[in-house]
Amino acid sequence: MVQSYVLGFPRIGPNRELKKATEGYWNGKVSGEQLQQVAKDIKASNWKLQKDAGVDVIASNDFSFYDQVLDLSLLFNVIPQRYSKYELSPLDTYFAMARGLQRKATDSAAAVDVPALEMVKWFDSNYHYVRPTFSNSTEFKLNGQKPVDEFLEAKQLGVETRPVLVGPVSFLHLGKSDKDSADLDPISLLDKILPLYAQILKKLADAGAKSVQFDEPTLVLDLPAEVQAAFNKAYSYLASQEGLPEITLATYFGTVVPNLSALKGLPVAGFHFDFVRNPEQLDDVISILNDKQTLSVGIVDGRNIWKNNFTNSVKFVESAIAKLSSDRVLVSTSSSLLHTPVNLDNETKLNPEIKDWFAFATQKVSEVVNIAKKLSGEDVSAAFEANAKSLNNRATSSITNNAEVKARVASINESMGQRASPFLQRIKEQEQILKLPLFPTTTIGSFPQTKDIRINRNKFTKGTISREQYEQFINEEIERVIRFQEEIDLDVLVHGEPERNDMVQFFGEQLEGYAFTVNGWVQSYGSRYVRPPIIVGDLSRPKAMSVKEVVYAQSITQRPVKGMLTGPVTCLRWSFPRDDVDQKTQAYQLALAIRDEVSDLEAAGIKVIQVDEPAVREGLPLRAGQERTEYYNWSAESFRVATSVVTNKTQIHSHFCYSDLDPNHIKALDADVVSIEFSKKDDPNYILQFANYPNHSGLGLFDIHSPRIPSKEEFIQKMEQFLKYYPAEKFWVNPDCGLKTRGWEETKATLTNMVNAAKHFRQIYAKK
Ligand code: MET
Ligand SMILES: [Zn+2]
Repeated sequence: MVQSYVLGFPRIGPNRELKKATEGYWNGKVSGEQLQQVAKDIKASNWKLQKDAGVDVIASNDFSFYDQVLDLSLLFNVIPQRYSKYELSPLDTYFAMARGLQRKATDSAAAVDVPALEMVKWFDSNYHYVRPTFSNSTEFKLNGQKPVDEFLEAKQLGVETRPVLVGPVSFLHLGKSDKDSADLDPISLLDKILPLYAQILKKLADAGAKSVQFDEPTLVLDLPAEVQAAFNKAYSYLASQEGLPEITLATYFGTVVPNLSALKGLPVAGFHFDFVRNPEQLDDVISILNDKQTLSVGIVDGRNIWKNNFTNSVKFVESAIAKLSSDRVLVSTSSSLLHTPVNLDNETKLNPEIKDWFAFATQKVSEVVNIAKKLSGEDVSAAFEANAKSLNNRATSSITNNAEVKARVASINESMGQRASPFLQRIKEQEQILKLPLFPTTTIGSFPQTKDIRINRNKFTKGTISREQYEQFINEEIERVIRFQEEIDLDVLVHGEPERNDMVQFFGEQLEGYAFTVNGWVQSYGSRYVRPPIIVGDLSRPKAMSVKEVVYAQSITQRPVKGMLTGPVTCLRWSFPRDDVDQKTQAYQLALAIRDEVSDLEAAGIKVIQVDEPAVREGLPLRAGQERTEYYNWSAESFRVATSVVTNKTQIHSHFCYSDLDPNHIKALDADVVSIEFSKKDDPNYILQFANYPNHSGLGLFDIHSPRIPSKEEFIQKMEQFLKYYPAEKFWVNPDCGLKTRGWEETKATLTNMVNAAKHFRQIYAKK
């Protein structure tokens, strides 16, 4: 018999129950118990769903209030002293680490003021994790027993589960040293952390767990020798401890072949690999198994929404069975289903023709079961026939093909990706028009998306207010944002993006070739979920998408207003892409659509146009090599194709956030001004790479993910720090991302402090 195995299920709830409860807890409207109850219900229904579907191996501890890496930091007491000193409850400490906390003193409690830990993207996904931050003073110890509690919760419901934990090597390697311990290499802490893993495993064994899943996704990265060596050490240690559950070591999102020697001989019960991404690694990984170890074949895509190809999957798994026998092979999702929306059945508005091509998490669970059943000799012919029919319908549909778009992409030439003159010429022409002061201040685009905005957007979508009423409302909102920016004296204004539900969806909805869900939410970080649009066919722009609002904003102010667009790579990365056309082609199709929009904005008199590419980094292939080099080239070129249509006089901005960006990648885009996430970057070498780049940069000065308000002095300090390495002449002053998730009050206070800090330096530099 071939078993079915699901590595993890979305934790947000079918109707975003977790978001509402978590945000309610933060606002003080939901109690700790109520929040726990919501979590319990979500977990219970996820387990039941999988059990009812017939999944053999079901995960637990895949639930998290923020992210599973942060859960482990809390569990192992990797809590920097700046958080622990407040002696908050474990849950509040956890949220303080995730999002910072600023709280006035009360009669019973002292004031709290602490920024969030660094948050970074989880491999090449748009999910984020909070970086474990280690210090020489970290006192490793078990703090609670979340994995055990969740295992028991499931057990009480009659569901035997396999707890999932991030493995020791990945936990350390994904972390970093804290400021007070600069020389500390996290991997050197292996000896200290392994006993804790053993302790929690022991508790799991005592609770009745027979097996656990250890996620070691760092195995798909290029690893330094000491990290490679750590695997053997870690897993040999755990194998030497008596009475622990069996370990399945899981990797995903890439090939492990370059790190095969680190895996070979590891004393674990089995492995899981991602064969959606890298089917070609099958023979190599089989070659390192001993004669008992199991192989979990990740064949149902945990990162996309397309129906699985049953026939191909069965053939593929059969080739593994031929070498290993069926009782050593499991059929599984390629990764946790965390990255897919919960349930396709909730989609009431999708064109039925298109809907038939998709599978969300709930459907994927059944796919895994069906493939496993087929391989176990059960009769699932109805499911297989339906699957074949859907795939055939998609392949032959007219929706997927547009000859005109294909021809235009084929005609892209080098000059379309080049500005008329080099930067130093362009900037002179731009400065004559813009006449900005030193330390120009700006924001990244969005302003708080208030309840009022969401209510009106909903009314408009539902048809309870007319288009005129809605546009009137949006214009009033724009006017408010413009006046606000004038009042606090920002230099380059934005219209605030009130008309946009999401920076990709907004454009996607206006392009041909996209499909949208009403409930296809996927967690991005914490309580922030996104609803990625789905690229189903060749992409084109029937008409202007963003000009009206920006032109209106520009018409009511003397100051320059930036036109705001989302770049081709970000549109691609934050959509579910097609799997029948390569990503490069999809990016160029998007680039041409955006190019037309840029051109329309310029023609309408907009002098500054920002094309955001926050996702350009996450698309980077995880390993160095040819694929990565190619990605650098096509991602940069698609941005340049999108933007190079303008004259020298129009200033092109771009924006990047939350990622370790390679400065050379940014430079290849040749934007006139780039704003970069810098609020938590203290590495002078990184800053110097931009200092040596002629184009101007805004080094994001505060963390928009946190409600915390930095003071003017804090801004001054930070700018002083940057000014040691970064020249004043090219220094833009801005937040590190858009403000849509923030409230007005904190936005006003923070931006005022930021502008005043810029003015402080203007005075100083005027005297120099
Ligand atoms: C994630 S990047 C966001 C950029 C966008 N212009 C905004 O301000 O929201
Ligand atoms: Zn951003």
